[in-house]
Amino acid sequence: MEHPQITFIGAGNMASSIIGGLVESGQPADRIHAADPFPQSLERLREIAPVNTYDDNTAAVTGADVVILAVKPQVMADVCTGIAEAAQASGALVISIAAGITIASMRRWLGERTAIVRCMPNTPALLGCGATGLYANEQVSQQQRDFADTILGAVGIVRWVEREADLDAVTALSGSGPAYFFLFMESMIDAGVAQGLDRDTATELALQTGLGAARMALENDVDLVELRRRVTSPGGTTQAAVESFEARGLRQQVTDAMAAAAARAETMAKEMG
Ligand SMILES: NC(=O)C1=CN([C@@H]2O[C@H](COP(=O)(O)OP(=O)(O)OC[C@H]3O[C@@H](n4cnc5c(N)ncnc54)[C@H](O)[C@@H]3O)[C@@H](O)[C@H]2O)C=CC1
Ligand SMILES: O=C(O)[C@@H]1CCC=N1
Repeated sequence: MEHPQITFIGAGNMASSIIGGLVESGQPADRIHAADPFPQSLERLREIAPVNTYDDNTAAVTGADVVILAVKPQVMADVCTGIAEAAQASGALVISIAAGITIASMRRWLGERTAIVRCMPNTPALLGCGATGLYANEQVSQQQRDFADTILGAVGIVRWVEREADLDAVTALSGSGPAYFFLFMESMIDAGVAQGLDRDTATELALQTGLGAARMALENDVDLVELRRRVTSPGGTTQAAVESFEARGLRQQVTDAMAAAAARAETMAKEMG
């Protein structure tokens, strides 16, 4: 099967970015379906591509090869129980992008034999620059794995993990990660302003530095330590800054912050299961 019938339940930010990427990568819009109770969400989606839209989840799921659950975790139980019968009848692969909803919970709501891929994308998917971790349960066939790979691969890189628990680490790293870089850039801008730069100049320099550093790390065959060494003249300004970061425990702060994120993902799974 070249192009599966793909249904999105929830037509918000993440769904629209994935749909945009899919259409751009050659998935025909008439084989994409999306359901959302809010007409504005569906209208925004139709501005991206002429996909089929529904105000009824069950109608959208009927006949689907792949169902992507792109709703908030809080409504996941209701959404899953509502579509369970139609998803079973279609033998669809169900892909969830919701944070903290386990496969065990989804199997309970959708039926024990449902093929499920649980994944964690991130917001740069909006620009086709996302990073997604995925995990498949035993019911998922190779063809269904390929579907999931292609769908999430339309908006960035994809990495499969061997254990579902690894998705908590993925959430802590790349799911929440964009916010860490935003926070770091916010801090750099504030510090630049405190040293006398105007805010626009500080902002432009900080953002371009973030972009340049990420591109150097991605596009060079050189590891991060070496790239850092090349900026750091002995006894110079960078060394002074890096020693200040190290002395104040930047690495430990990152370790602690990511542990807090992963622990929260685990707690959310218990609260919402
Ligand atoms: N924002 C982020 O960084 C990331 C978010 N996610 C996950 O993506 C999922 C979606 O997030 P967003 O797209 O940012 O949210 P959003 O709020 O933009 O979209 C959710 C959509 O679901 C619709 N909806 C609500 N109840 C519904 C129902 N009963 N049936 C069908 N549709 C319904 C809403 O009208 C809305 O359009 C969430 O589960 C979130 O955890 C995953 C990775 C990263
Ligand atoms: O903050 C959250 O809970 C979600 C999951 C990863 C990014 N946003």
